[in-house]
Amino acid sequence: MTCFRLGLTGSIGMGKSTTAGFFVAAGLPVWDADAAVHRLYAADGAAVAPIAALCPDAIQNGAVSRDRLKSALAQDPGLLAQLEQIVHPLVAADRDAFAAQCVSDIAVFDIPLLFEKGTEAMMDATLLVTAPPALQSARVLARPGMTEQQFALILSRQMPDAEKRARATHIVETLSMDAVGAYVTALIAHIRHGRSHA
Ligand SMILES: CC(C)(COP(=O)(O)OP(=O)(O)OC[C@H]1O[C@@H](n2cnc3c(N)ncnc32)[C@H](O)[C@@H]1O)[C@@H](O)C(=O)NCCC(=O)NCCS
Ligand SMILES: Nc1ncnc2c1ncn2[C@@H]1O[C@H](COP(=O)(O)OP(=O)(O)OP(=O)(O)O)[C@@H](O)[C@H]1O
Repeated sequence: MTCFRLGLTGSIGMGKSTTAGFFVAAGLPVWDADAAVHRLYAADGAAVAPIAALCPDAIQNGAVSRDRLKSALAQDPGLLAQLEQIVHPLVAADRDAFAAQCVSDIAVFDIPLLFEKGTEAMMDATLLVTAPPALQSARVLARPGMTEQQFALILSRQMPDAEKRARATHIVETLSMDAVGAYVTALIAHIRHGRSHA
C-alpha cells in the first residue's frame, strides 16, 4: 500500500512544530521543511554556494547565517524572491526523496508554505493548525528578538489564516496540549479507518 501523505501547515506561531511532535510520538515519519532548510544552510549544505553567489555577506564560517540573511533581506526585500528560487527547488528535492523511500502507512509533511506554494497538490489530505489572532500574536511576540514590524512583515507574506481554513481538509485549534494530542490520535485512526475501507 502506498504511503498516505498528510500535509501539516499553519501560519507563524500557530503550533506546527508542536503538533508535528504528536505525530512523531505516535511513531509516524515526519518530514520538516524548516529542518531541510537548516541542513541546506549548514556548512557543506547545497544552498551555501548559490547563496554565496547571490549574497556574499550572508555567509559565515562556510555556512549561511540566518541573522546575516535577515539583515540583507531587511535592506533589500526583493532578495526574498531570489532566495526562494534557490532554496525551494532544493527543499522540493529533499521532500521528494523522503516521500519516495516512505514505507509507513502514513507520512506527515510539516510545510509552513504548503498552500502559498501549491504543495498541497501532492498531499492526500491537509491539516491546518490555527489559533485566535490574539493568541498567535502573543506567542510570536514572546520570542526573543521578535518585533511588531517583523511579525507584520512575515504575516504579510503568508496567506491569511481564513483562506487556509477554507482550503484545509482538517483543522485543529492549538489551544491546549491535551486537546491537540487527542485530536492527532483520532485523526490517525480516522485516516487508517478510511484506508482500510478504501
Ligand atoms: C528568512 C530566514 C533567514 C529567517 O530565518 P529564522 O530562523 O529567523 O526564521 P524561520 O525560518 O523560523 O521563519 C520564521 C517565520 O517566517 C516564515 N517564513 C520563512 N520563510 C518564508 C517565506 N519565504 N515566505 C513566507 N514566510 C516565510 C516561516 O514559516 C516562519 O513562520 C529563513 O526563514 C529563510 O531563509 N527563508 C527562506 C527559505 C524559505 O522559504 N523557508 C520557508 C520554508 S521552505
Ligand atoms: N496545543 C498547544 N497548546 C498550547 N500551546 C501550544 C500548542 N501548540 C503550540 N503551542 C505554543 O505556541 C507557540 C508556537 O508553537 P510552534 O513553535 O509549534 O509554532 P510553529 O507554527 O511551528 O511556528 P513557526 O511558524 O514560527 O515555525 C509555542 O510557544 C508553543 O508552546
